[in-house]
Amino acid sequence: MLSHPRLSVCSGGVERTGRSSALSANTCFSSNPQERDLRCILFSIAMAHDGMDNGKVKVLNPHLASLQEDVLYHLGMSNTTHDLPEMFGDVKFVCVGGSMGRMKAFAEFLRGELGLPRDEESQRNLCEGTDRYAMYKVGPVLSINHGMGVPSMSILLHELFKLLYHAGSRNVLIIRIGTSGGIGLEPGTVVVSHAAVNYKFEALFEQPILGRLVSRPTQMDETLAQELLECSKQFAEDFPTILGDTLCTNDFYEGQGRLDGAICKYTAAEKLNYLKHAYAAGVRNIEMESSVFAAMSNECGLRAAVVCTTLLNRLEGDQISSSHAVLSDYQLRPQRIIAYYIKCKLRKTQCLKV
Ligand SMILES: O=P(O)(O)O[C@@H]1C[C@H](O)[C@@H](CO)O1
Ligand SMILES: O=c1cc[nH]c(=O)[nH]1
Repeated sequence: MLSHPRLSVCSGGVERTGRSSALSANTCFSSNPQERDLRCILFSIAMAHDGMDNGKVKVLNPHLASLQEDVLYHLGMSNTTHDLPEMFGDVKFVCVGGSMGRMKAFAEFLRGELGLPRDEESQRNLCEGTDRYAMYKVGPVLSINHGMGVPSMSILLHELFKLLYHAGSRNVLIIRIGTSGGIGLEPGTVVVSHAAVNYKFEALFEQPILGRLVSRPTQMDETLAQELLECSKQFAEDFPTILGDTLCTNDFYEGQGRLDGAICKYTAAEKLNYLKHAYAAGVRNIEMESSVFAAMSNECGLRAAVVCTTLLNRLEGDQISSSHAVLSDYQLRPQRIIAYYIKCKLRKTQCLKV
């Protein structure tokens, strides 16, 4: 058996010790076999992913050490008012998406897929002290909304990564489950991002900090993207999934070359020319959060993926006019792939090469 200061042995697996960690020997001996099984399997995943820094979520900020209390203002929590290790120490997967409704629905969908009980805990919004974001926890999975655009995503990630850091979470994967506009794709095609690119099709996120423009790389985790593509084959009869670059913009209208905003001073030909250049550069879809998502996850040591459905083909139009039923089906597609992936990782189902 393994011997490590932070490990202890439990029946059917090895668990991380710690007073308040949810991956504790106590829960490992839980009378609920489903829960015990899940928690013990999680440890093997953690071991498999462990890198040189033991897979810990990092913060790159020496000033945090001098804070008496770290208030996660937009999440409605702090590291003194909440027992973050107890609440989040076992988190292994974080799924984010724009709207509160989608992420609540995803939590419920995943709970069913994992065969976990429909208890109060899995339905509780953990950000109940604020209405900025909503967060649900299903076993080792967090489902959180990030709002629209880079600033909203960036605020969430600063506070979420500090939350995971305070909780001592390890080997955490983060996946954005989103919607986007496709380029040259049948609507409903799912795109797993290879990289997030800026308006010049460079894999960089640029942020002005103290009067200077700071550039950070926005490549996605290659292995994770391949694993997700492999999982998508399960659904190949229902919808296509491809790998491509994702253009991240700061606006839905002019920023994405739409002709239907309140302001538009370019021609339809200029729009098409830009989108065709994007396609030639490898871009397959357009959305509004992937660049900061990739840049910040890379910095803080989380493996990251972006999986977005495409709601329309931007070479053919700008308005999203499909029926509610069609759009709901499109939105569910990335969720199906991610739920399957998580099940594979928790060994709840037989999977190909994953
Ligand atoms: O994840 P969602 O569907 O919220 O993301 C995309 C990008 C923008 O935030 C939004 C624009 O409709 O949809
Ligand atoms: O065209 C689209 C559709 C969804 N989200 C976007 O950012 N753009």
